[in-house]
Amino acid sequence: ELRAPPDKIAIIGAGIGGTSAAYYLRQKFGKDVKIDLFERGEVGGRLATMTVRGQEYEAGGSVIHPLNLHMKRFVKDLGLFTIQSSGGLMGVYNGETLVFEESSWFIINMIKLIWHYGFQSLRMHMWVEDILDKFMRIYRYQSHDYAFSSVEKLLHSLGGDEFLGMLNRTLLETLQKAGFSEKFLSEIVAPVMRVNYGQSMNVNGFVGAVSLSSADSGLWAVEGGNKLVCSGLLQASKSNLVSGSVMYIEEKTRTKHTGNPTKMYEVIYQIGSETRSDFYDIVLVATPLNRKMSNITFLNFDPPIEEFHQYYQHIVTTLIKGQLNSTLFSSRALDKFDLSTILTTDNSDLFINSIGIVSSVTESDNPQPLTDRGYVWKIFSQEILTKEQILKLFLSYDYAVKQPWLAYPHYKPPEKCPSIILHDRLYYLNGIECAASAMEMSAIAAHNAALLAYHRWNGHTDMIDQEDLYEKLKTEL
Ligand SMILES: Cc1cc2nc3c(=O)[nH]c(=O)nc-3n(C[C@H](O)[C@H](O)[C@H](O)COP(=O)(O)OP(=O)(O)OC[C@H]3O[C@@H](n4cnc5c(N)ncnc54)[C@H](O)[C@@H]3O)c2cc1C
Ligand SMILES: CC(C)=CCC/C(C)=C/CC/C(C)=C/CSC[C@H](N)C(=O)O
Repeated sequence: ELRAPPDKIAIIGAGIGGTSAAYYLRQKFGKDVKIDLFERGEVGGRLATMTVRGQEYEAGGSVIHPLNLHMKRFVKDLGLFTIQSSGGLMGVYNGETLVFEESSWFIINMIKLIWHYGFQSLRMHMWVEDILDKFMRIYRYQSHDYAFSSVEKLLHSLGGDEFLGMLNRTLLETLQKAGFSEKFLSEIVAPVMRVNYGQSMNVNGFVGAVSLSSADSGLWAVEGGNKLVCSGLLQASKSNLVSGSVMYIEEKTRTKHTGNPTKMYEVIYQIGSETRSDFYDIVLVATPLNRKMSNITFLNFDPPIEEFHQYYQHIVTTLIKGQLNSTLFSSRALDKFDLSTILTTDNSDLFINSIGIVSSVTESDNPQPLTDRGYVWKIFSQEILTKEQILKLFLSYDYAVKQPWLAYPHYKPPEKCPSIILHDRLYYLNGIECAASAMEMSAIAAHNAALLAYHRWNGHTDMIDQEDLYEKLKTEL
């Protein structure tokens, strides 16, 4: 039996988490509920583009795994198009020399990998596939409408104690225990962690596996920019965008049109210099809760809502159109240098995490040099690059743009994930980033929060935190 739907729902943050939450809430609660989506910056959040000479390039979340089924579904439902992220050849630089270089010949590549690392890259691939296989169970659970009240319970339902264990151990410990060599870890695994999460192998094992899955083939992006998914979901969900900054959330008793006193949440926000407020039945917070990133204060809650102190990793994306100084990495001159991505090992003397040629958001094939003066390169670094550093990397350049980010959590296992249920009808999505930050993780958290809010509103406790779902659903066709 269903209770009357809520009158009003607020979502704070119009990134992929907030906009997909709006989409799923609309599906569950129907057309009559009013959904307000608060955004103080741009729709898309950490999905954003930067412009170089009139062309747009992904500056934040850029690649999507072929098995990220929510993202795939959004693109299909919204009538968007995909482009393949063609990688080109990759090399690994240790500060002195290239310790590994891919070849364009598949067979030569295999021989090189086996020569350097035995069968460890194959074993690594199998380790990641096994985790991904279990991870994919979430789609089945969510398509049957099951929800979880904590990130730990969600992960446990997918991979049992193994997944929870991965949150509590570093990737390094996990892979050392599995028998991977120091050489393979420092020359292959550490560089992948640096390009994806700007961190070392001391991250938790789960985000390590997510990061390593980005080495799979078939990565893709959305034509026109990944942020189009967010604007598309906002429109499809028929939500109302409020371009303002939420400052406070407070629980208050209100008398509704029915005449009954009801507990509601007052959301107090600022538009320019004006402060306004509105009342909601349900509130979803879809932005990392810490002072630096969202600065939301919870007023007069009993018991009080804890302060969140998750430290987010500072990363800078720099786009440069220019001619690479290939001799910095190898003795070969530029016309003989065929690498399009250079990853780096964990060496504190290095001032970049990675550098690679990028395609614009409309280019479906291999990127082309914009003029005779070179490709557009994307560099990830911990700090803003100085002019001297740029001149070390490039023989010449004619354009550079930068975007600093508080990009993803600084992972430090054991991880204790923040609660999803902050209060009776107040939900938090970004706690899932403590396991791994990725577009698909935010979409999964959004679907889960929408289902959780719906079942708790209607008192469907049997749809929340069901144990042994995998076994139960196995028999259901
Ligand atoms: C450089 C970089 C590269 C990445 N690469 C990839 C990748 O290749 N693949 C991948 O899957 N993931 C990648 N990620 C991770 C991915 O981008 C994020 O996990 C995802 O976009 C997070 O989405 P979100 O909606 O949860 O949060 P956000 O995108 O951060 O959205 C939160 C929104 O809330 C708004 N907000 C905050 N506070 C308030 C307030 N008080 N009032 C109103 N609005 C507020 C913010 O302005 C923001 O728009 C990358 C991230 C970065 C930074
Ligand atoms: C959630 C699952 C199962 C898979 C996601 C795999 C994936 C695409 C991980 C990438 C995560 C990430 C934070 C990448 C950042 S850098 C991306 C890229 N190399 C770039 O150059 O922009």
